[in-house]
Amino acid sequence: MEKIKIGLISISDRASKGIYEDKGLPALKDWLDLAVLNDKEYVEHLIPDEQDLIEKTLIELVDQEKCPLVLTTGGTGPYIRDVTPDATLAVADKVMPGFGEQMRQVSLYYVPTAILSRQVGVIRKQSLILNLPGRPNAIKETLEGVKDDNGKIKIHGVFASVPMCIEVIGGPRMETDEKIVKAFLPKI
Ligand SMILES: Nc1ncnc2c1ncn2[C@@H]1O[C@H](COP(=O)(O)OP(=O)(O)OP(=O)(O)O)[C@@H](O)[C@H]1O
Ligand SMILES: Nc1nc2c(c(=O)[nH]1)N[C@H]1C(S)=C(S)[C@@H](COP(=O)(O)O)O[C@H]1N2
Repeated sequence: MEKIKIGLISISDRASKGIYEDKGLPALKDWLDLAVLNDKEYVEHLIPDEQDLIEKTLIELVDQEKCPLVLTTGGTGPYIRDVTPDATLAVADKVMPGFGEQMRQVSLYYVPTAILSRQVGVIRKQSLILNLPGRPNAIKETLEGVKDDNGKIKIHGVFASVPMCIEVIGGPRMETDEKIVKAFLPKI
């Protein structure tokens, strides 16, 4: 299995100032450590809700670091300082609307305000960038989806589609733990 480099950006005014402890980066890594079986290298950033800085960080993770997958958390809502989707769209080559649509579907199962997230999924060069909401619990919820007590899928999480997307844009083959998320990948 190939090693995969994953870019992680926690976008929070207060966590980046040290007003509260950042729980975004640990939640992203905890989930990925369980779900993705490949060896992983994380490139991590904790930054405030500043559009220029978010764009610069996304470009660095894609163009210089060459991360096939970049996940952001935070800043997707309607507040004036929430600009993560705007920054993501500004650096996008292609918008992948299904990711945002499906994440809002999953989140609606958990919170009635899910539709307030403007989160997007995009492709830049050979990288997939996904915005996740800022609440640390939302990371597992949106990536993994909703299961019943027997583990049967009720609503697909978006990570089921991530390995295929990364493979078709020229990235490494990813393997997932099927107990966490079953990825849909054509056999080779
Ligand atoms: N990085 C983080 N670490 C811990 N908790 C967070 C983090 N980001 C968000 N949260 C929690 O989720 C809530 C909603 O996240 P949101 O991205 O809307 O933050 P916010 O209210 O804009 O504030 P800030 O940007 O200062 O985190 C926050 O109010 C906070 O309770
Ligand atoms: N899974 C999940 N999705 C969620 C939420 C949540 O708590 N869990 N909060 C919602 C709310 S209240 C808002 S305002 C938006 C935007 O959150 P963000 O600004 O933290 O990204 O995400 C929505 N999506």
